[in-house]
Amino acid sequence: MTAAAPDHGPAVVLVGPPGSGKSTVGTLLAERLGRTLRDTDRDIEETAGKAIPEIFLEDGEPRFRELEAAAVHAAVTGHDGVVALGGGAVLDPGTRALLAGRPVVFLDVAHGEAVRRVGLDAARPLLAMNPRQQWRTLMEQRRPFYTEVARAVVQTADLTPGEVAQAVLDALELTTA
Ligand SMILES: Nc1ncnc2c1ncn2[C@@H]1O[C@H](COP(=O)(O)OP(=O)(O)O)[C@@H](O)[C@H]1O
Ligand SMILES: O=C(O)C1=C[C@@H](OP(=O)(O)O)[C@@H](O)[C@H](O)C1
Ligand SMILES: [Mg+2]
Repeated sequence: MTAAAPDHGPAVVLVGPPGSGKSTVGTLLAERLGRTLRDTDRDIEETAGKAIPEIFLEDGEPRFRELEAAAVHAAVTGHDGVVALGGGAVLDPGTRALLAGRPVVFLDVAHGEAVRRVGLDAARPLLAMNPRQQWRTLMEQRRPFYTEVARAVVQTADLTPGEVAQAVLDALELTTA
């Protein structure tokens, strides 16, 4: 007879803009909780068989968003670990409905700090042209969505990734493995 899987409760989900640290903190959080990480950007790349900049270039952003909505649904419903979303995942109304009532944390970050962290990163096609202005525009559009879906907000600008991971645990009142 096989042992029952441990009941961790639902997946812990990290949302926030590019550069807020979702992927980095998600890795640390999963380690501390003894759970696995799903980074939906990596899942999309695996499904598409190519990197995110290539998907945007060859298939367009609408196709990327379709793949993203499916990847988020699969990760959030089919997994009880930690899920790091891409910064634009909350644009999809179905994704916002899916996240309602779940343990979702918004990693917030100041504009200047985010641009310092990811401004010149070619792996993020939406920030490729004018990262300062593009980041500001996307955050203006998305902040209401991050706030809507999140159970808690963690301000990350003055914290190390490890400190952010601890703040997420504290905000959700989770204990480590
Ligand atoms: N709290 C932090 N302090 C300093 N640098 C950070 C912090 N969190 C993430 N970073 C750095 O910022 C960059 C983007 O982090 P990442 O986890 O990819 O963000 P996201 O997935 O939210 O876009 C990486 O180089 C990472 O090392
Ligand atoms: O903000 C966005 O729309 C995007 C953010 C990226 O993820 P990170 O938020 O992890 O950088 C990635 O999903 C893609 O480049 C689009
Ligand atoms: Mg990421």
